[in-house]
Amino acid sequence: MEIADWRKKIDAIDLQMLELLNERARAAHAIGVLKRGNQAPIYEGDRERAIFAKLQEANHGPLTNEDITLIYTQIIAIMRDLQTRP
Ligand SMILES: C=C(O[C@@H]1C=C(C(=O)O)C=C[C@H]1O)C(=O)O
Repeated sequence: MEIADWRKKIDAIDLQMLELLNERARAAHAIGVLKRGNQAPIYEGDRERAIFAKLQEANHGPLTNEDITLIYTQIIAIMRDLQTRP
């Protein structure tokens, strides 16, 4: 494939990822509404550690587990922030 073909593939993947990230954000926001209703803490370290462990176990590259951790650290931080919004 040529560069233009690979870029078309990346553009399509980006749109899929955008949809999935927003779907994840909607789920996290719904959890946030429930937590606020129960005065429960937004941050749940055990849950986050379980997500990282599960992703690292499922990861077969070419991204390294460190790459995945960097990406998900940002994603989860944004999800936590989203949970504080109305
Ligand atoms: C979404 C939640 O809230 C926070 C955000 C998480 C996430 O984005 O996966 C995980 C744990 C919490 O720190 C949750 O508790 O499940």
